[in-house]
Amino acid sequence: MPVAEALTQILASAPAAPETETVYLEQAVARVLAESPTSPVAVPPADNSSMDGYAVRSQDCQNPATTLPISQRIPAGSAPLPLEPGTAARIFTGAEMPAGADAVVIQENATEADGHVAFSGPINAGSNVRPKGQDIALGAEVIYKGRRLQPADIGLLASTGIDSVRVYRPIKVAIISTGDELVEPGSSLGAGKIYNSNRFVLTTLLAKLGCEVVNIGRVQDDLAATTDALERAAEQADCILSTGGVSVGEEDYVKAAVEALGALQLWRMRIKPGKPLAFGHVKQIPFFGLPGNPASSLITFTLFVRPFLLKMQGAHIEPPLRLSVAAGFERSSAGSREEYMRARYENGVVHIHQNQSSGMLSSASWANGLVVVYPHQTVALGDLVEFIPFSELLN
Ligand SMILES: Nc1nc2c(c(=O)[nH]1)N[C@H]1C(S)=C(S)[C@@H](COP(=O)(O)OP(=O)(O)OC[C@H]3O[C@@H](n4cnc5c(N)ncnc54)[C@H](O)[C@@H]3O)O[C@H]1N2
Ligand code: MOO
Repeated sequence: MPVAEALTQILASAPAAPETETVYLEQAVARVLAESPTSPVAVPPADNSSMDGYAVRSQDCQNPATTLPISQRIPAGSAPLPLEPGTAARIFTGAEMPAGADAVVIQENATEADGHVAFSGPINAGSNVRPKGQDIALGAEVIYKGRRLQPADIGLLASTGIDSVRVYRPIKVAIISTGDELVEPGSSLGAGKIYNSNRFVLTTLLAKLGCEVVNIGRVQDDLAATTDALERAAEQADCILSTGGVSVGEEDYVKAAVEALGALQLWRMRIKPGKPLAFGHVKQIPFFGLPGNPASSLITFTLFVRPFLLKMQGAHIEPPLRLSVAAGFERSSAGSREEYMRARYENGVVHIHQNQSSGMLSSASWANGLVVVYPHQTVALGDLVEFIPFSELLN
């Protein structure tokens, strides 16, 4: 199945968002808003000066050589008196404008002496004034429900005086590592064994998405053990991920185990790497069978699992940004699968890693994104190709 079609089908079966909880802003980063908060104040709450200088009524300064007496001094944080007509107020950046004043003359264009100030240059109404409500109007929606809160969003909420928000509770995601060859880091490698790296990639990706990880552990290549692990995962988690065992070999038990406990909805995508990706349900709990090859599981996670988990958490999802960049590589033979190549964009050109083996993680560690090459597409040096920065996929 083509990638876009598979993604549409997978996203369509995401369950409804979980329950909600209230958290303080300090804990709200990367959480998904379950409400659309409105602002209890205007931001800024009053007109204020954007510069250090003198607040005036612009109509008092129409004369090119105006000199005005200084009637008050307004530091930031103080409450100003209304500005007496025919006078100026000494004012500082961020200080509230006195009623009646409509402009600020920056101090570089003013000369102060004996309690009076003289101005050079024209003075226009509104200059150097930040109007009340310029950032957020009173009662306006501050941020939309479904937003995954970013640092600026949290600051925006704080600027309205809001100190806590309603967000969706974190979802639990179970990880099952299949394979008789796997050994956990920290123990010694026996003959025929390799270290389990996929679990660490997935745990890290899940932490970034704000999910709680339930580590089911390593499962032998055996139908009963795989079925048992899936059952345990379904009891404890909102979504299940497994790695390995989804290909066509007789030692690949994942698909049969899923079918025994639920249903397999999709299997095999027109994608490289990651062709054997499986999606289905285990006792109503959504399930992804990621391919065992480390690059395949990383890439299929970012393209399919990540948006699914974000949707499950109530997030409004946007497709990852795809940049059009000049290829620093050539590809003369076209493939039949959509390829996501580990690539590095630097100085306006994107290079692909020479070794795109799906068994290699070093190329993913070197890369700062993925180049997408479509079926039947060839690439000549300098052609524009699609590039998805990892900042779009690994956050
Ligand atoms: N005859 C065919 N063989 C294979 C096909 C095919 O179509 N016909 N597809 C290949 C493709 S493409 C992929 S991708 C792999 C996926 O296979 P599985 O998902 O069944 O994964 P395994 O066979 O269990 O493992 C593949 C590879 O990855 C290593 N691995 C597994 N788990 C981990 C882990 N947690 N950490 C690190 N490395 C892991 C495993 O040792 C294998 O080397 O199948 C191809 N075969
Ligand atoms: O499709 Mo597999 O993921 O290349 O190695």
